[in-house]
Amino acid sequence: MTEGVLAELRAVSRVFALPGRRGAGLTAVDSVDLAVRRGEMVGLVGESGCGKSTVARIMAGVLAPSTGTLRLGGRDFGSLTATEARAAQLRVQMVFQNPHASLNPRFTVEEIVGEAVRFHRLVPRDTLADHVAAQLLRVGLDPSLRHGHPHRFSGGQRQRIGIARALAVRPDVLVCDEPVTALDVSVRAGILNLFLDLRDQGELGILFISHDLSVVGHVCDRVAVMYLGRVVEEAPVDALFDAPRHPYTQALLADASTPSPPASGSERIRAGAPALSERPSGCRFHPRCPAARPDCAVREPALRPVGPGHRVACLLADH
Ligand SMILES: Nc1ncnc2c1ncn2[C@@H]1O[C@H](COP(=O)(O)OP(=O)(O)OP(=O)(O)O)[C@@H](O)[C@H]1O
Repeated sequence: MTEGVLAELRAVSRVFALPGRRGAGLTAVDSVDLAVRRGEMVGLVGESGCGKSTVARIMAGVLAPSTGTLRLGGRDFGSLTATEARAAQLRVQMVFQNPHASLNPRFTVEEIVGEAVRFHRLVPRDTLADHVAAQLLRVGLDPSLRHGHPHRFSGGQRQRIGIARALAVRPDVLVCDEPVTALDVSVRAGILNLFLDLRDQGELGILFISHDLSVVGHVCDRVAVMYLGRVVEEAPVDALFDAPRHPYTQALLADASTPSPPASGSERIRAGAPALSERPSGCRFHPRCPAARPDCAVREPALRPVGPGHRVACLLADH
């Protein structure tokens, strides 16, 4: 189904060269299909190093896939002219984990939020200040703050400035890479609610990347779970939480629901994750899988439908 699809990865892989090992490469993203539709928030979860940020950068058109295609607005990004590609890139904006590092301290909020708008001449020059003020209001900030510099603001306010900057160019898609991870727990809910409001306004599609399945469960409509470069399960959020089919998703969920201490379960899972460069044969999760059978070490499972909008890559789910 391609209806309403704003951005889509089709069979996308990305290989990075390994320093000092000529010819050898690290497959950070392996045959990933992922679509973001208007009015939905799609979660992408997985442990550190599984390829989430690489997917983010490919979807934003700032990193080329090694194979496969990025489609933006229904067109193959790789086939666009340079001018068309620049316009298409503007339609996908990134929101980063660390709002402190991503805002230039020498600029005022107005300059930061208006910079790309001014550079690309997206609004008449004499309406730029109003345009910036409108974006600040949209993210819950007082427009009078626009003359300040980012260091004067709290982490939550800085993240709102980063979101205002992304919204200012009127994107179709926001790619948010761990957007609340660096924030105090006390301000996270406010930022998550802002994303929900933006989603509910129905103009945008949002890719929401997090290592934290419980955060994703609160805000996303659909979730893709990555493991060592592959999507191993994708489902509407209720189906994923109520009836996860992949043992890795089940482990993440068990981990997320461990009441206390919260870090211990995560450490347990993290400790077992092999490096991407040491990818196991067959199903890449089999060495850690409590349900693995002998053929799991040999056969790599394809992502198969198991329910409405629900796909899983597990040999055990075939039965
Ligand atoms: N530019 C690059 N050159 C070489 N290797 C890279 C590059 N970018 C990412 N990688 C490698 O690709 C793999 C996936 O990285 P990526 O940042 O996409 O994962 P991630 O799931 O976002 O992790 P994290 O949550 O820690 O950010 C890692 O092994 C990383 O070291």
